[in-house]
Amino acid sequence: MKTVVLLTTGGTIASKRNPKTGLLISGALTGKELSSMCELPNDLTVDVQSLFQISSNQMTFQLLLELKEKIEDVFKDKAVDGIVVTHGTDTLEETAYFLDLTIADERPVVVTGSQRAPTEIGSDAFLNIRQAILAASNDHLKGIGTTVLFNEKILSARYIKKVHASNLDGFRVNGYGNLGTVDREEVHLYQRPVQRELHSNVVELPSVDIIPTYLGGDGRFIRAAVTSGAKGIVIEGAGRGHVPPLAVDEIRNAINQGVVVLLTTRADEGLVKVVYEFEGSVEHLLQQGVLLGRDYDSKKARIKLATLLAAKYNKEEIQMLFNQ
Ligand SMILES: NC(=O)C[C@H](N)C(=O)O
Repeated sequence: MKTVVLLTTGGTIASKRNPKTGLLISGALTGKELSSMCELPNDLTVDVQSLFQISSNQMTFQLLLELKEKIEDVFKDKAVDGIVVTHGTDTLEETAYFLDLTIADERPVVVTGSQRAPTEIGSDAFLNIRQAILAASNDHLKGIGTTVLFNEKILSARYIKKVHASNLDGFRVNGYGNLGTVDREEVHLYQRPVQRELHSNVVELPSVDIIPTYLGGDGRFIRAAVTSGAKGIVIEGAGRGHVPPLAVDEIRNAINQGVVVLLTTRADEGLVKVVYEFEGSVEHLLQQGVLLGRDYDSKKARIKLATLLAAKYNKEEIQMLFNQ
């Protein structure tokens, strides 16, 4: 019989309503309480372990590292076939991507959550848990890194994004990353990523900020990030990656102070690329020493930049790893 470990970390999937206020308390349920409400597959062993009981807006770099260490610890047991992590949906995409970048074991890690609480009408909690367990026990998912199971879909952690604040179909992957489905009890994997990116020597994550750009903006927040100790900054430019001219001096200043500045686009799809020449263009920013973040969503770029800085890559290597 296969064995899956269900690690619970909180979120709406583990929430309870406060009878006094009528509001949901994310993470109020322990793993045991949550799993006792679910109809778990009975042809495999599910070992339930509560790790955190938080709402996912409380997730931190420190907790990410604790979760990674816990998963590594669980995988020391060769009898375990896969792991499901339940997580609040608000920051699920960042946690899943961090695990994808850092968990070396070939066995499946599947992250899931729910948009509706277990006690709400039409909750997606039970189906998502059940299907995540089925996916995590499936040998076809070996070696493809951490994936996300949501609304019957197996999605790539690199591309997944929460696109709806409440709808059951709350997660999408742009263009790529739809790896498979779970149709009731049947797991179908129809694509495998061509390459896996792995950085296992990550023990501490440095502070990295995301700073969006917008019409008429300037560099005040970039300066604030530098003075408050950021080691990396993801600048979310417009279109191909353009920033307001008034931000350029602060970007140069950040780079001169040793901060790694990486450029992404606030557009949902497409690449950051040198196409134009003007003040604040990608060409101009390259001259200041920025790195280009390809088509990475800014939140994913931040997780990856923090991971690469933690693994002590230099700027050239970081650029190469973002180009892949
Ligand atoms: N649907 C959810 O899980 C949202 C919740 N606020 C969380 O991220 O913890």
